[in-house]
Amino acid sequence: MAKDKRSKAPAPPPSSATPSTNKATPPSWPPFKPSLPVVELALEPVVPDKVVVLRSFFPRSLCRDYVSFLRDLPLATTPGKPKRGEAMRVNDRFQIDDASFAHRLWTETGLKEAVTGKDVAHLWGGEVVGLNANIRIYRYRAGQFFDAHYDDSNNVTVKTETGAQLPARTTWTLLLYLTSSADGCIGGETVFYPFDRRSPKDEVAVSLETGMLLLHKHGHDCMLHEGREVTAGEKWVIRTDLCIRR
Ligand SMILES: O=C(O)CCC(=O)C(=O)O
Ligand SMILES: [Fe+2]
Repeated sequence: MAKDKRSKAPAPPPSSATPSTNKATPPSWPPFKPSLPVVELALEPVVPDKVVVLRSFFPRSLCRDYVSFLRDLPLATTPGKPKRGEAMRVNDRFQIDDASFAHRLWTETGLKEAVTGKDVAHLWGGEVVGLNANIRIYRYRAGQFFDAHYDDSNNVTVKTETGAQLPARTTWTLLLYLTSSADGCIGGETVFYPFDRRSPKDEVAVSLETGMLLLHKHGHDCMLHEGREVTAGEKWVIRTDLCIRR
């Protein structure tokens, strides 16, 4: 795919669109129990400087609690026909602006400490200040997928401990997998194409692992990537983004 015809991830719907979007009251997300992190979090490189994973970010029991909670949210199936220049995405999705949940994911999970360590702080493109309040929940059932695309970097504001709103910019995508083959989900790998073409010989396919967090660089040097089709069971994902001060 030519860079000038980059297929983008579909833009979030406007904030006034439906009750399941930005202005809605945030859900009462389950508590992080047992308290996190459950293991010492260590970033493992998958593609140097572009893709890293953190295993056991959520323990399996917490993933199960989340999936049963998320099931009752008003998920909306993506219409089949994408807008011009947008990637085809077929999944069920819920999206909300929830700065307080983003802040919990940042400060109550060990994530902040894991990504601000001296040995990895250079990866993010600036001073990391938190997570994007725009929280997206995806459910992919058999036959559903997210076609190859690039993720954009966006200007956002991040709420700090003191309640201040910091001007920030998203630089990496975060995907937290809540299910995997261990839960009966077959397929659904997140696949990266380092050379910007969908060539099986170059692909880097990350298999789902329950509770694993994947981070990948986005914006101008985002790799072409896709969420491969799920062929059985359900793939559940929580998506947000890492933000740097702007
Ligand atoms: O579900 C996946 O594996 C990929 C999701 C994705 O690419 C996105 O949210 O932009
Ligand atoms: Fe993406």
